[in-house]
Amino acid sequence: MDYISTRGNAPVLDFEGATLAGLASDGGLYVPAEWPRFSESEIAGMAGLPYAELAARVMAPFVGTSLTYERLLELTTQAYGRFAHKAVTPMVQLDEQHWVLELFHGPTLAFKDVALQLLGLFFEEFLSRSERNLTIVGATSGDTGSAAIDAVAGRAKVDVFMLHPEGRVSDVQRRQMTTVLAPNVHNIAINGSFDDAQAMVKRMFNDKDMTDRFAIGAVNSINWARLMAQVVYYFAAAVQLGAPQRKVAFSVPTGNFGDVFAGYVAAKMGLPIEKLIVATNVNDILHRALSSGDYSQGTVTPTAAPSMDIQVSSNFERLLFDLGGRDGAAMAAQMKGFEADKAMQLSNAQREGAAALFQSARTDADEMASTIRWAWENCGELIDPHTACGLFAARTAGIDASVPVVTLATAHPAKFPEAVERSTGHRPSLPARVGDLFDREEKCVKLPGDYDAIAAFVAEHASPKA
Ligand SMILES: Cc1ncc(COP(=O)(O)O)c(C=O)c1O
Ligand SMILES: N[C@@H](CCOP(=O)(O)O)C(=O)O
Repeated sequence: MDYISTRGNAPVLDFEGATLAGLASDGGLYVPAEWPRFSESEIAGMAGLPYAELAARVMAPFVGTSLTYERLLELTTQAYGRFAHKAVTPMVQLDEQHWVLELFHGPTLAFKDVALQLLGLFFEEFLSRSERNLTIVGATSGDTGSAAIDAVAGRAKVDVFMLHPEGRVSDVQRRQMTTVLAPNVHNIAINGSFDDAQAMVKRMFNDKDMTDRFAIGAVNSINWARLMAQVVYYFAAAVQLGAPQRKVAFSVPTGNFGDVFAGYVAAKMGLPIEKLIVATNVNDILHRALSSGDYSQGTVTPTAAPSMDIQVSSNFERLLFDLGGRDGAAMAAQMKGFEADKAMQLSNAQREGAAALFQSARTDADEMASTIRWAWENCGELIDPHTACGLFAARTAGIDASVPVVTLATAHPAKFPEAVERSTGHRPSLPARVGDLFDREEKCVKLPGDYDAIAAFVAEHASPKA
């Protein structure tokens, strides 16, 4: 499979190249040159497969010749063997129409583990084929950071520098990052928002002084391999609920548009999806874009769902590129306009294309709290504030009663115990596997939200390319 940049001016790469490159050299994002498609009988044949095998089947067309099918299956078996639930991503039924897809059974209790456990293994595999060292630079609003660090801590030939907005992640999220003391892990708390951190990460990929000396790599969902691994659980859930004979809708708590874009990819591959509901908190740039075509960056408001406190959604570019006829030059011009004005309008083709599959909703603080309470009082389920945004959107979406609606549960409630306790009176406890988190030593540097300071820190601590 070839990978092309959404901005049309970067080398075409294979899967291995796109995985190691992260961001394209023209500032765009890599996407597959075409969408592979499964037939109805191939989708029907996925029913009952162990998760690791389903994952290998769904991802094989994207991986192409970069790995043999047998090796891919070995890696998925290893990655998903670390999950605490045999089903890897089990589903819980809430009522006649609503289901919750639990994506938090990995080592760091958030959906990011599903992709990052595998990405860590891909890095190791591909780096073993050359003399190259990889310098991963990432931005996190809490969950990507801990999942990425768990996936690469102590691995040879990889250094990871993880930027998080100081004071804007939960205590559990911060400690999951800062208590990992492996010498190749560098936590950086910046004075700024997640968007500031993400902008600095993207800038480093285009900083010639840095890219001449270091092979900069990505663990954020700008890296295509992240999204590819997330496509799998849409198939897993839909097939359990009767696909391909029956359509399913998904409600997805959304920030950087990665998780829900993986749902779009599943639909492109032939999975019958009735609707993808894009659920934001009050940081609602995506809700505004999808409901009125207005993609304009507001200021970030801190919420009880901090991992979604995002106002520039990287992966939206992938959707706009696909819906806009895959015109790299036009996409580059549209994004240049956005970077200059902090605002852009979607074209008619982009708006109409999106409306065919997506709808959206915004959840405020009261709606989040009342949804957490509803799930506890009516279904006996503790859900975290991010999942609550998804469930609120699902329950108010007006999807036909004959269509099952699956809300993606993106984090374990114990990552956000205060918000859950405020709504339910019940404090969720951390699973035993992370139980001593609050007794561990922390290591983190604080830097100003200033690109030069971050680049200097990375340059001082990273291993040169080769
Ligand atoms: C718990 C949680 N829910 C939802 C999201 C949003 O996912 P995405 O950025 O892929 O839209 C994130 C992080 O982004 C998250 O950590
Ligand atoms: N919510 C994320 C933000 C980064 O998103 P990513 O999916 O692009 O890595 C986080 O938890 O860090």
